[in-house]
Amino acid sequence: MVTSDLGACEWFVWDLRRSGLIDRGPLDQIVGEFLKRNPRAEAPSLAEFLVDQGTLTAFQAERLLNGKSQGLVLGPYVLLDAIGAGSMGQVYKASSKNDNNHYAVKVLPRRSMWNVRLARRQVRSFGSFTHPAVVPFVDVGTAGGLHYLAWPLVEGTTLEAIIQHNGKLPPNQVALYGVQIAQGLTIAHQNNLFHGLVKPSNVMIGSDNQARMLDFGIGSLLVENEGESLVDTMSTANTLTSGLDCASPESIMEPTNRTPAGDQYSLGCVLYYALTGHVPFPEGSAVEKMMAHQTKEPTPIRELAPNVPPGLEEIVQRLMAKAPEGRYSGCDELVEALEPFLGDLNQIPGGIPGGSRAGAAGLGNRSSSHMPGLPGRSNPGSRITLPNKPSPSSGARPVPKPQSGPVTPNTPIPQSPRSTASTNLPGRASFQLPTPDENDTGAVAPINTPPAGARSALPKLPTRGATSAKPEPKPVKTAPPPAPVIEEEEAELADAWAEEVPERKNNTGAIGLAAIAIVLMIAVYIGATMLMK
Ligand SMILES: Nc1ncnc2c1ncn2[C@@H]1O[C@H](COP(=O)(O)OP(=O)(O)OP(=O)(O)O)[C@@H](O)[C@H]1O
Repeated sequence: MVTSDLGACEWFVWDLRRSGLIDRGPLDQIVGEFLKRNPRAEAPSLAEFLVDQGTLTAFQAERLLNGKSQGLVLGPYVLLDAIGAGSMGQVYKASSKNDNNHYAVKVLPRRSMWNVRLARRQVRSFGSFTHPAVVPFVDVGTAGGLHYLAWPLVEGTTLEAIIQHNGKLPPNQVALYGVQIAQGLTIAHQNNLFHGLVKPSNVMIGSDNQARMLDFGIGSLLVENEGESLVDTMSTANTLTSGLDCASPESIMEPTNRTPAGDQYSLGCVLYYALTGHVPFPEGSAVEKMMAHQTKEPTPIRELAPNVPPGLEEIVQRLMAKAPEGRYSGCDELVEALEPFLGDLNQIPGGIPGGSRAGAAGLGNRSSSHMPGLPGRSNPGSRITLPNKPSPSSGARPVPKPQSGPVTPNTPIPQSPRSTASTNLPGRASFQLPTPDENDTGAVAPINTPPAGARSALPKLPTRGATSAKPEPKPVKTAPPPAPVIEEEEAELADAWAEEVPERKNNTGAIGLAAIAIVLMIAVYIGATMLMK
């Protein structure tokens, strides 16, 4: 198709070609047919048509209509929608060209290829085991000047959202999630992996009532030495702040001190939150919370939730011991301690994985249960499918012990795309990875997340004949020579970064100083408290 045939849609079709979302042949065919029927159509009408017939998602169309054609394809991942923004960057629902499965892709600033190699080592560690509660870190790569991290996309609602919506949960339901998470942590710890950021927003509860830990793998990236870490200082500072409500005392004093024992403390805070509806130290500033984790005891659980059995409260207290030695010897011991509080599995609200009569806590399949009163986020086609468990007996069964070492997967996990990530771009053979740049501290999120309401439907599109959809007029081009386009893409992306991140870059030093000041204040506070005693 020649440029002159494109009429008022020319700029949009050019951007679409440059985005890498659709191969040129099929794109030209679809656009050609549309324009034959609607020769005077404007870009918004074409975009609407492409969304209606499933060629583009509403998210992609909106970005393209806003002149943002870059960053929609990262390595093998085609970004479909924005899921949300966290302390490190934006998270997108993406489809992989390698296996057509859906992934949650977190986009980070660029630092260096060397560091990506370190992170790839992390990814390999997740290949040696599977557990339903561990959403594995399956890929890391660099494309178009950006780093991305990938996990299988899981459906559900975060524990944080559930409790914000419904309030505290019944003790047996909390015990169920505790057992599931502790089982997942046991296997991860046995494989020399810790989570490092266990908190209610990182626990996703599926419609099968299975708890799944998100963001596994990031904690260990945060403990890499500064200068070697994939994660920039600003993101690290943001991540520490956002995890403060469940941060272990030792990780607050020394942010690189993240260990399996720290995961126990954080899990204790998560269970406290689920049982009472409050984080252990809800009051005060960030500094006061840091001090509280070091020196204070939270309000006793049974003051806030009298129905919690004393034994369950003692478990949470032990998990939240200030000194790591005061906690459990391992999460397997914790599983044993929690099991008696499951009670009758048939009575657990929302049911248990595997169904109320056949399943065992933490394993199995239950597709019909729903979190009561919760909207739940559904990602059709993206679930980690749980196999049906045999149902030999009725009633409750003991919770199965986690397996150590490589296990036979009881949860088929989408095939990791890691072997071909970043290099295998169908139809874009000349794409080059950016050159490593050790000095680039970068910042997050090159892509603007549309407001929540904008995700499910196209933004209000100007009517046919209107000319205001494109922010800036594009110069007329004659033909898209491939190599210069890629250079242009890189330059455009770099410009976008420069526009979006200067404030964050300038803040990095201030954040570092603030962190040092906070640690000094805590030390002075503890010293003064001890002197007074
Ligand atoms: N594997 C996944 N499957 C489905 N949704 C996910 C997955 N990983 C993250 N999300 C969702 O993406 C959104 C952003 O996640 P992210 O981890 O960046 O932020 P957060 O946990 O809310 O904050 P923080 O960065 O401070 O941990 C959240 O709503 C989270 O539930």
